[in-house]
Amino acid sequence: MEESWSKLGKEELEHQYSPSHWSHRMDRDAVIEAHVREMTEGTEVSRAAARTALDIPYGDSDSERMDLYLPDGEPTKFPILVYVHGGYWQFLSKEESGFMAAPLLPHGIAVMVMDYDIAPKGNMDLMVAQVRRSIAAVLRLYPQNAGVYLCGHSAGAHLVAMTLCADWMEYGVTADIKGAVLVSGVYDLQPIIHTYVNDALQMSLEVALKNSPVQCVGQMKPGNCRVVIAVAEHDSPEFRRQSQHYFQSLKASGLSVSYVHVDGTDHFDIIEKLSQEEYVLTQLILKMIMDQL
Ligand SMILES: N[C@@H](CC(=O)c1ccccc1NC=O)C(=O)O
Repeated sequence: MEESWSKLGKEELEHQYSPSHWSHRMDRDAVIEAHVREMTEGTEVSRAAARTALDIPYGDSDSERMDLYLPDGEPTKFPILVYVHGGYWQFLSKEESGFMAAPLLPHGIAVMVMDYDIAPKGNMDLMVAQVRRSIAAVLRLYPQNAGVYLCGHSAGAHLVAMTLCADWMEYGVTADIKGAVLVSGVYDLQPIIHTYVNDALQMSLEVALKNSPVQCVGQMKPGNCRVVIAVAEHDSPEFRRQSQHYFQSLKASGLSVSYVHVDGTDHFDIIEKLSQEEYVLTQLILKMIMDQL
């Protein structure tokens, strides 16, 4: 079947896959600058508020490290939210990605954020494997946990979606993921090949297909995992189409999935606001976790 994105010219496709072009708050450079600043400041707040264990290795490479934000109280029996940062698989790191921990910690929830090798150092196969390995590592570290939940933004939502179809036998753990919140993600990598985003990634069609969540829905087991797919009002039509399409595929497979359209947000503040307790997606994550305790 010919896909709708394939009818777009290169210029329009690149516009659709440039999230900063669609913000109604600020111009292109300013929205990205503000995004990094907001997340950095939020991460500083979390680090000041939490017991932290920073730079814990989850693999042999220097960059395979994770940060843990730990609640007070009983040492290990907490639910764990794993956050996977975005940045088009080529920007950002865990250093500015702990901003959602501050409002979750008082509810007894631990947060784990990992680094993965962004492009051009890392490639797609490696990033997918690293995110999965970091989750296996946190499970080994806290076998008494009260449930593991995943949240990812943009490219991070893609990496979380790829984690949902992992064969955990390969990673030596049984990972019973209880929930996943996918925010403004990319679930089909094929159009990305034809944009500037692939300059650093250098993905082949084969790699893009193998690492596309829409191609892996059949491998997902309809277990206990609740999936939420969230998209911003001011995400581009292509981003919204991707979320809607992935949502429909999961639903058709009998998975427990819901779709949330976050009014008044764009690709960037849809996730930045997780630093605020009263924000709709923070409340959604809290409810998802508290309902299953
Ligand atoms: N060229 C992209 C850049 C971008 O998406 C981005 C850049 C820096 C940090 C995060 C980014 N994207 C979101 O997760 C854009 O137009 O927004």
